[in-house]
Amino acid sequence: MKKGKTAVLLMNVGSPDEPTVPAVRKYLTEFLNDKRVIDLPWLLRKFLVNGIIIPFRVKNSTGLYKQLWTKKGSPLIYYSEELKEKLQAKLGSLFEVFVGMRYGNPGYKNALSEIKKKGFEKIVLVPLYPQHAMSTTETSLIAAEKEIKKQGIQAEIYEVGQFYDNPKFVDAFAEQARKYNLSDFDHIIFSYHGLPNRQVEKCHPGIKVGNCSCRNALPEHGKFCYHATSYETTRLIASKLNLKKSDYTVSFQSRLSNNWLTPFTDAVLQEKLEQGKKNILVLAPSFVTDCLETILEIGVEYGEEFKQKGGNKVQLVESLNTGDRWVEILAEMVISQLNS
Ligand SMILES: C=CC1=C(C)c2cc3[nH]c(cc4nc(cc5[nH]c(cc1n2)c(C)c5CCC(=O)O)C(CCC(=O)O)=C4C)c(C)c3C=C
Ligand SMILES: [Fe+2]
Ligand SMILES: [Fe+2]
Repeated sequence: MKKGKTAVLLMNVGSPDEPTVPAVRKYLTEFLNDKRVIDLPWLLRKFLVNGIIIPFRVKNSTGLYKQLWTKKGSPLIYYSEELKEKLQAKLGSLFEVFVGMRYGNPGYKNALSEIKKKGFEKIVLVPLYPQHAMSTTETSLIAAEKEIKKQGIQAEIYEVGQFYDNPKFVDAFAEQARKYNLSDFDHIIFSYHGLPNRQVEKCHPGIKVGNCSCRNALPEHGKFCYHATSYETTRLIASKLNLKKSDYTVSFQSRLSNNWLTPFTDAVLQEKLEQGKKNILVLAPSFVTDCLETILEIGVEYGEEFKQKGGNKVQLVESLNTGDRWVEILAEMVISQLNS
């Protein structure tokens, strides 16, 4: 046992091993068969995911990953590896930082085996999601807890939860936006990864997404409601940027069906274009690392469609990635969890 030494496990969604059909199929199979991602009864999930969604999606997703891929591989993975190195340097020799993706490689199970082999007194689990959801923080923590039990790892476990309201996180995102001259843009969109309405309604049973109060203020039920915390994150960042309500819109992207949170980002872009707003700045504060959903979906797909329809520019604000402020915030979150 390394006396006094703490393992820090950074967790995120993960990417396929390579942009090929078999690798993307393997990744999507692991991802979408997670009952906290597709929260349907077992048989229905297997039928829908393996019989319909993956066969219909795999070719298109592979094409997207081919476009995204760089010499260093998938941005989500190489940014995470670089973040690990920077956080290691910040935390120093009493810590060892690991990356463990929920799906694909480098996976959380291997990271935990490594942690077990080396022996640590404490493990801090850090899911890299600002807003809690069953498909984000919850699935990461539960999967890691199960694996720790399965491998018989004897260590004190600490968990970093959602951090959308951490003032330093809010500041860091606002700072990223300030790299642009906000007055050059006609409108700002805060685009969040979507969720099925069904999953949001589990946070406010009996109240449909269309009738809930999540958009207006953080409600009683709201602390762990992704719908509500997405709007709250927006209000916090918008306030830092001194934005008026009319300057910005919240929207949701990356839907798998029409029964996901609305308004959809592409529909909002279309609406803004119709209002004559041709220069749009997009922040994506549900992602702390740029990935397929930001670089390609917002930066390329939405941007090209917007231009084709007569708009000028959709400018994506770069995420926190491996920035020094983000490394400092992570280090602080880890230390404060250990001291809690
Ligand atoms: C805020 C974080 C995320 C939430 C919430 C989330 C929910 C969610 N996602 C899917 C399905 C897919 N997501 C895909 C990619 C992807 N998702 C996130 C983050 C969240 N997902 C990230 C960071 C990424 C990018 C990974 C990368 O390699 O860069 C994909 C794969 C790509 C594709 O085929 O479109 C799928 C599929 C569901 C079903 C869901 C909640 C129910
Ligand atoms: Fe996703
Ligand atoms: Fe809601």
